Amino acid sequence: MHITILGAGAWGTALAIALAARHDVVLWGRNRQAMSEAARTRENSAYLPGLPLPENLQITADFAAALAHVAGADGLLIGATSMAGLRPLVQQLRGQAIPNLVWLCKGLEEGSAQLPHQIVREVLGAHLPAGVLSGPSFAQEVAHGLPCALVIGSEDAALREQVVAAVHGPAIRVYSSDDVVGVEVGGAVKNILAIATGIIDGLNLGLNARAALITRGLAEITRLGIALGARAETFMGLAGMGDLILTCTGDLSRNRKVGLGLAQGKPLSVIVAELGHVAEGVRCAAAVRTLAQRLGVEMPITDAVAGILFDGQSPHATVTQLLSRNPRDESAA
Ligand SMILES: NC(=O)c1ccc[n+]([C@@H]2O[C@H](COP(=O)([O-])OP(=O)(O)OC[C@H]3O[C@@H](n4cnc5c(N)ncnc54)[C@H](O)[C@@H]3O)[C@@H](O)[C@H]2O)c1
Ligand SMILES: O=P(O)(O)OC[C@H](O)CO
Repeated sequence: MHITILGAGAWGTALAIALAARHDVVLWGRNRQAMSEAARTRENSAYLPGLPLPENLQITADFAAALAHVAGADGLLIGATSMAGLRPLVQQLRGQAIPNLVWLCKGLEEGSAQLPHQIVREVLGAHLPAGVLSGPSFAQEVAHGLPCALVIGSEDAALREQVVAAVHGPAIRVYSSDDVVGVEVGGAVKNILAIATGIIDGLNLGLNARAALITRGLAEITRLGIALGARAETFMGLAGMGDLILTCTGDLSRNRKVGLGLAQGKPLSVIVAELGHVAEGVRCAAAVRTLAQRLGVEMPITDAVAGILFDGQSPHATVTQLLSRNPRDESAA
C-alpha cells in the first residue's frame, strides 16, 4: 500500500517506522532543514531521538511529491500534526486530489472548540472518506515495535477496512468504530485528566486519590461525549478508558508531565518550553471548559485543571475545593 504521513513529530515518525516494515511510506515534514537532516542521518533527532528510521522510509519536505505518492487506488493519507496544525494542514489540502484522510491528533480546536472531524468536514467537505485513528499509544513504544491496540473511527466502512488492512499487523491491533465523536472526545479529554492525575501524583495524594480521579474523569468524559452525540460504550473502549489509563498513569505522557510540573510550582510557560513537544491537554482544557459551559455539562475536574492552568489557582487549594463538593449519586448525569 502507498501511505503518506503528513507531520513528522513523535507520533507521525513512530507510525512511519512501524508501517514502513510492510508498506511504501513517505513521511513529510514542513521543516526543510530538519527533513534533509533526518534523511541524511536516518534519525528524527528533535522528536524521536535514538530511533533509527528504516532505509526504505522516504523522508521529504516536498508537499506535492508527498501527495503524489498516494494518488493511486491504494493510497492512504494520514495527518499527524498537533491539533493546532490540523486546520492549516487541511487548508493546504483543499483543492488537491487526495484519496482519503485519516488524522491522529487528539484535541479540540482552541477558540472554536470544534472536534477534528468538524474541521475536516468544514474545509474539505463531507464526501471525502475520512476518519480518526486513536487509542492508547506512546510513540516511543510503537517505534520500538512493542505491541499496542488502536481504534479507527469513521462513518465510512470502506475506509475503516482500508485502515485495518494497512495498520493492523503483528504488533499493532486495529479495532473499528463508527462512533467518530466518541473516539475523538475520548482522545481529547483524557489529556486534561492526565494533567489532573499528574497534579494529584505530584502532590503525593496517594494511589486511592489517583484511582478516584481517573474513574470520575471517565464519568466526565462520558457526560460530554453523550451531550455531543457519542455512544456511552465507546468510552469503555480503547479511545476512552484505554487511553485514559495509559495517559494518566504512564510516565511517558507529556500531559502527565505538565501536571507533575504544576504540582512542583513550575510556571506553565517553563513546563511547556522544557517539553519541546505538544501537550494537547493545555489548549484542550480551555476549549472543553468553553464547550461544556455552552452545553450545560458539569465537568468539575476539567474546570479545576483550567483554573490552575489559566486563572492562577493553586493546585493545593483546587484539590481541597474539589474534595469539598457535595456527595451525589455515582451514576448521576
Ligand atoms: N506522541 C504520542 O505518543 C502520540 C500518540 C498518539 C497520538 N498523539 C497525538 O498526535 C498529535 C501529534 O503528536 P506528536 O507526539 O507527534 O506531537 P509533537 O509535538 O511531537 O509533533 C507535532 C508535529 O506537528 C507538526 N505541525 C504542527 N503544525 C503543523 C502544520 N500546520 N503543518 C505541518 N506540521 C505541523 C510539528 O512541526 C511537529 O512535527 C497530537 O495531537 C497527539 O495528541 C501523540
Ligand atoms: O504524551 P501524551 O500525554 O501526549 O499522550 C500520548 C498519547 O496520546 C497516548 O495515547
